[in-house]
Amino acid sequence: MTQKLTVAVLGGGSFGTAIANIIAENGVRTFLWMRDSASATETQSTRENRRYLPGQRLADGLEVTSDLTRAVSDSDLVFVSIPSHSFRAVTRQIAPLLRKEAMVISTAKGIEPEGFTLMSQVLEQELPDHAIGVLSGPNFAKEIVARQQTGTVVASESEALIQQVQSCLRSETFRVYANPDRYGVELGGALKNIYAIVCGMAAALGAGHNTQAMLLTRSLAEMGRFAAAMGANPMTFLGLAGVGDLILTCTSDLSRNYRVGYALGQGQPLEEVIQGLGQVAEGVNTLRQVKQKADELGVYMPLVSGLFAVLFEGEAIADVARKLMLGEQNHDVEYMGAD
Ligand SMILES: NC(=O)C1=CN([C@@H]2O[C@H](COP(=O)(O)OP(=O)(O)OC[C@H]3O[C@@H](n4cnc5c(N)ncnc54)[C@H](O)[C@@H]3O)[C@@H](O)[C@H]2O)C=CC1
Ligand SMILES: O=C(CO)COP(=O)(O)O
Repeated sequence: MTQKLTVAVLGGGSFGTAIANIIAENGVRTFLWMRDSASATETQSTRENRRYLPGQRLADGLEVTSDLTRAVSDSDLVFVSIPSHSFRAVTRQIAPLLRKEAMVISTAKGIEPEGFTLMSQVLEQELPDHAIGVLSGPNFAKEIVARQQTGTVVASESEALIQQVQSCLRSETFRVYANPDRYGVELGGALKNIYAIVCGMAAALGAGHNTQAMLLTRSLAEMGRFAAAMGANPMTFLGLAGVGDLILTCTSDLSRNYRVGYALGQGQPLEEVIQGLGQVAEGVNTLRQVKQKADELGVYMPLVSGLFAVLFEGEAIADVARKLMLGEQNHDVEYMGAD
């Protein structure tokens, strides 16, 4: 554990709060920044994030603030836990406030529409002089704060960043693996959200274990095919940030994306589902980006196309499922790269 570090976590939603809490519990000076000052004051005084992690007492040492300058100006490490739709705006706000040596880590699992940009690429563009990295893995915030044993991955080209992140986060219940493949780790975390929607939808329609196993495995094949077409290493998807996170979110209603799929499977309209969620489900937007990119690159992604048809083209789920099962026979081949 590193005593001398100062760390800021930006974003007072469920994941930002969980990450900040682990670091503060490790005895590191930690700020949690929330943009809403009333929420920050309430969380700081009650020691509980009532909206996102109710019932969880936060570490005494954690300072919750809505003062962005106070949070980042002294910090050695800055974690950005802001959903992808607002990630760049917040990154721009911190650019003039950061220490020269500060290292910045994204925890967001989304894709910016312009240029198919992943969040650490946004960091790269907006903060070109800083070491940057990604934290991703099968990590429900709720289970992290409940001290369930959890593994995650930090990915960066900077060995110093990897070591600092490992040293401030590692604990008896949180293990942090290192991976040099930043792009692959980040892409896996974004892609799996699409398949969590698919699996939630299938569950609502009564899918059994056979169906669930087929969906999970074919999702991984699709992810690998897309990764290869994007020039990424599909082997990274065999780790925690790939298949690990895929299994987690495709099998649990703790996943917001899975819950979106489940509600859609029950016949609720998409807009209503999103409004009722009250939290971010990155998969809906990621689906749009990945469908467009897959079409551009000519990558065969039947689950992506099928989900897109249901969400945005008014196709009935039963019709899409039938087409998926009876898809072109020349695609009924199972090995990576050939199918
Ligand atoms: N919740 C989880 O278990 C995990 C979430 N993630 C990822 O972390 C990212 C954040 O997710 P959550 O914390 O779960 O989301 P959330 O929906 O719980 O909270 C989002 C937070 O971001 C804040 N926010 C939104 N726009 C903002 C802006 N313009 N300026 C300042 N703050 C803003 C909201 O006020 C809220 O506090 C997402 O990309 C998600 O995929 C990653 C791992 C696990
Ligand atoms: O990424 C997550 C866990 O690893 C959280 O998934 P959801 O965003 O679907 O809740």
